[in-house]
Amino acid sequence: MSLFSSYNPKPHVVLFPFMSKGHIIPLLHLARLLLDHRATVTLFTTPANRPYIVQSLSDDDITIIDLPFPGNIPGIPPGIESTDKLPSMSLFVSFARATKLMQPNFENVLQKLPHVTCIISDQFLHWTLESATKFGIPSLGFNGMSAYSSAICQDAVGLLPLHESPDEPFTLTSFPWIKVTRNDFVYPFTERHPSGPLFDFITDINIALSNSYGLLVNSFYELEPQFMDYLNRESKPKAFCVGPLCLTRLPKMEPVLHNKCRWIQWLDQKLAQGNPVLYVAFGSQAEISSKQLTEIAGGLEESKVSFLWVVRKSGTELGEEFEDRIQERGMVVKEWVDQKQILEHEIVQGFLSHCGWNSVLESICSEVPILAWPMMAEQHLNAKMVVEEIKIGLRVERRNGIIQAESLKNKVKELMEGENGNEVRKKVKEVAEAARNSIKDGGSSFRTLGQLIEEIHLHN
Ligand SMILES: O=c1ccn([C@@H]2O[C@H](COP(=O)(O)OP(=O)(O)O[C@H]3O[C@H](CO)[C@@H](O)[C@H](O)[C@H]3O)[C@@H](O)[C@H]2O)c(=O)[nH]1
Repeated sequence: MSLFSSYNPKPHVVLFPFMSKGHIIPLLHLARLLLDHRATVTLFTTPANRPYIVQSLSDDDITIIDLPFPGNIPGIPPGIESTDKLPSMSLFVSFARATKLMQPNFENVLQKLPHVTCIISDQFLHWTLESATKFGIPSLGFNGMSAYSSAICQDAVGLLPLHESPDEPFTLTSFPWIKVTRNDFVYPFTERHPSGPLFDFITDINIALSNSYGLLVNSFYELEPQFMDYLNRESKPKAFCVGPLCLTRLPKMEPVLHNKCRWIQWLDQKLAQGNPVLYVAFGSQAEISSKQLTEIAGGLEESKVSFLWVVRKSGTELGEEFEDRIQERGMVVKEWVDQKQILEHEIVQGFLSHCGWNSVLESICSEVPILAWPMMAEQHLNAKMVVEEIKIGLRVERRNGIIQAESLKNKVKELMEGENGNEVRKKVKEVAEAARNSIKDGGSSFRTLGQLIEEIHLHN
C-alpha cells in the first residue's frame, strides 16, 4: 500500500542525475520507485543523455526536461555530455565543474514548475542546493556510494597525514576491526596532505551536502548497519537507505528479455552444456592499458573457464587471433550490454568486476560472487567491503601495478571452481535474500523512502 494514497496533491519530486551512466541508472530506478509511491516526477538531463533515459523509462508520468550542456569548456570536445564519452577521466573535474553553468537555465525552469516537494540531485551537481535554497525547496543529495565507503572516507581523512608511506596500514578510529592504507583511497587522498582541483571539488560537495535535507544511500540497512549508524551519528545530513535501487524493474527493459541478443543466446547455450560462465566487465568508464588488457586475455584463456567479457574503449587491441583461439569458450562483446540481464542469467556464476557500487549491488542481487579488481574512485573500498566485510567475493593480486595473467588465472579458478569460491557463493545468496526483503512492501528501504517523502510532503 502506498503511503500517499490519502494525500492530495501528490508529492512532486525533481530528480537531477549527474551525466554518467553509473549515476543516471540508479536515479532512473529511483524515479520508478517514486511513481510506485504515488509521487509525480520531473527529471532533468541534457540533450545527449535524453535518448538513453527515454529508452529506459516508458512512463508518461515522468516529465523529462533537457537543459543544454555548456559548450566551449577547455579540454571537453563539443557534444560530450557524459563521463563515459570523455577522452580521458583526467577531464572529470573540468566536466563536473562545467555543469554549474547550467544553473541559470535550471532555475528558470524550476520556478515555472508546479509546486516542487523536494529536489534529489547527484552530489556532483552540488550547486543545485543553492537553487533549491533560493526557492525554499528541500534538497537531498545522492552520491551513489555505499555507507561503508562514505563512513570510512570520513573516519580516515584526519588519519592520512599521520602515515608516511602510502602502503602503511592503519586502524580506523570508529571501526577498529578495519585497517586501511592511503592507497585504498583515490588521488589526492593517497597523499599525506591532499590538495588540488579534485580535493577542492570534493570539499564543495561536502559543504553543500552538510547543508542539505538528507543523503540518499543506494544500499539497504541490513547490509551495513554500523556504517549507516555512523553516518547518522557523526555527520550531517541524515542518511536514508533506499536501495538496492537496481531491484526496481524499468518497464522498457522488460521486452529486452524476450528479444535475445547474441550474448544472451550464447549464455543459453552454455546453460544447456552445463558450463558455468564468468562475466568480466569494468563499468562505464574504466581506463585499461594495452599491457593490462593482454594480461587479462592471457589469464582468462589459461583459466579454461567459460567467460563473457565486455570490453569497452580499447577492445580492438585484443586482435582477432584471441577470439579465434578462445572460440566457443569465451565471448568478447564490444557493445553496451544490459548488465543486469547478464548477471541474472543462471549460468553466470562469477563476476570479475571493478567494483563500481552499482555493479556490486547488481551482483549481490543476482546471487553472483565477485572477483574484485578495483581501479579508481571509491572502488578499492568497495572491494574491501566485498571481500572482508560482507565476504561475497575474492580479490585479484596486483604486482608492480599490474595483474599478471598467471595470478588472474589462479584467482578465476579459485572463484569458479575452488572451495573459497563456494563459500562466497553461499554467502552472496543469503545477502541477496536480505536485499530482496528490504525493498518489499514493509521492508526497511521501502519504509524509509515512504516515510521520507511523507515527512517532506507534510513539511511543505
Ligand atoms: O555495457 C554496460 C556497462 C555498464 N552497464 C551498467 O552501468 C552501470 C555502471 O555502474 P558501476 O558499476 O557503478 O560502474 P561505473 O560506471 O564505473 O560507476 C561510477 O559510479 C559509481 C557510482 O557512484 C561508483 O561506485 C564507481 O566507482 C564509479 O566509477 C551499472 O549499472 C551497469 O549495469 C551496463 O548496463 N552495460
